[in-house]
Amino acid sequence: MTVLETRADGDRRGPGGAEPVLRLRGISKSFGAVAALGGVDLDVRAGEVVAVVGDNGAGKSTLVKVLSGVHPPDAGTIERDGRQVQLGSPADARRLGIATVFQDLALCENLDVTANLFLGQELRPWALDDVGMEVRSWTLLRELSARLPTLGVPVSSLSGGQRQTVAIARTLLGDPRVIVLDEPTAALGVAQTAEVLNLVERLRDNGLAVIVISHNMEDVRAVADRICVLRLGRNNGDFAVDDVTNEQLVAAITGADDNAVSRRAERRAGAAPAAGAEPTTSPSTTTDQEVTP
Ligand SMILES: Nc1ncnc2c1ncn2[C@@H]1O[C@H](COP(=O)(O)OP(=O)(O)OP(=O)(O)O)[C@@H](O)[C@H]1O
Repeated sequence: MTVLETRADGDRRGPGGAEPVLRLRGISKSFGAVAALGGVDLDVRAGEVVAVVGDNGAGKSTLVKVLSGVHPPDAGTIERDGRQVQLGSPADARRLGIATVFQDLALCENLDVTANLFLGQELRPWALDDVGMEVRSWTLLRELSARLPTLGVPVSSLSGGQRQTVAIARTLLGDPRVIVLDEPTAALGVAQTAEVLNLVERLRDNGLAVIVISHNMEDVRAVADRICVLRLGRNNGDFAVDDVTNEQLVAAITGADDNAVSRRAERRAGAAPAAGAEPTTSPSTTTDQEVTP
């Protein structure tokens, strides 16, 4: 198993040799007595998909809100292309090229695809440039190999996968370097999930740094290059996707080596029950919910 966090301190390059586009170190965020994030580290590089996984309450949504500038962190540093930056507001995140697609997608149901793509950022040479916006819409969707029947229908008539496509395409108008997708396949069927996972691959192929928050291990395995596990607001493992088993992931997520997934794997392998997953070498592994006084 490759545990990526064992890199020597000060080595700013990942296994692929590239500098992270986005580098978080020691990010903490508390709500009153609850430490939602307690010193989280995260790197993502151009052309890389990093999945952030964790159980309920692990801190995933809080991390998304830190990345999108909704919740400024209490402590820690954020670097964009090696330069320390502040994410004090959503406008800061946009300016720094960090785009987030939240779970609710924030689409206007009654407006058509083009109107949703350009809402608030309409092209206006003199008056509204409808043709220009439609051409740009098709170009964007073609870049994503997205399959939409037409641009003239209200988004309420689109499938879940197509709606996710529109929400992602809209963020690309701002020419971001990093895209954060919060549970992009939640509540989607099999075909629509495949459509969205294809879309994530297109984003990676186009050189974006992609962070995907997900509960779904199958989706994560299908699309991610690395998996960052959060547990109780702390890093609990950073794995190359090809080198980690489901049992190891479940152990990192739950903190328990002895779980149904590892027991089943042991039964299948005909092995006697033993320690399931290798311990991760995360410096900030934790066992209890941290509560600040
Ligand atoms: N605005 C808030 N006020 C108070 N506590 C909060 C707030 N947001 C999150 N928390 C707490 O912070 C911790 C982490 O929550 P968070 O929503 O980030 O986890 P999560 O991994 O996204 O969970 P889920 O998968 O259930 O959405 C939880 O204990 C949660 O109750």
